[in-house]
Amino acid sequence: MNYYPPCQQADKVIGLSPHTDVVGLMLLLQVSDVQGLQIKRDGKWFSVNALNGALIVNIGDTLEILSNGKFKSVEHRAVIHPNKERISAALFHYPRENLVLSPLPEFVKDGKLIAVIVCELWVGWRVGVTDQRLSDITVLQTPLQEKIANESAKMFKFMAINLTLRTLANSECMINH
Ligand SMILES: O=C(O)CCC(=O)C(=O)O
Ligand SMILES: [Fe+2]
Repeated sequence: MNYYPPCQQADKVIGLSPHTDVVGLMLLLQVSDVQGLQIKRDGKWFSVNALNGALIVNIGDTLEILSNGKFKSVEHRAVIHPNKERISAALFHYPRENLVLSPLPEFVKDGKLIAVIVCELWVGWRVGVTDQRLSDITVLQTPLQEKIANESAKMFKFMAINLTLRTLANSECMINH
């Protein structure tokens, strides 16, 4: 759940910084029907005006990798409303831990892969590093995959947190309220 308190200087703060989701799909419900989600396309931000009660379906990095870049992970952010609080419920569809994720063969033409990555490492790395793009991920060679999966399983214990409550507004705003 994401909670965005109102801020009178809403144009000076950001609710949630630009990022992509690491997941396959993300389903988003705006609980109080206050809009705030924006997506980036061709370098410009667009507001998503969802119908009341509608689920917004967002493609994440996992699907971008599986489709070898055909379905793009959508860069998005959340803005703050000047006088209404906003609550959104996000449901994330994570890949299995230890999975070595790579493009599905039917999407691979001329042998070019956009990424091969161990999910556990990648999710751990992405948490808190919200402004990175898939293109920053190193492409690993196939024979190394299993070794890396085994090593990373020893090194990292990724704990799935199903429900996190985050207070996302700018701290200055929170002082004012
Ligand atoms: O609250 C929103 O509109 C966006 C939430 C989001 O992008 C996220 O939780 O990853
Ligand atoms: Fe997101």
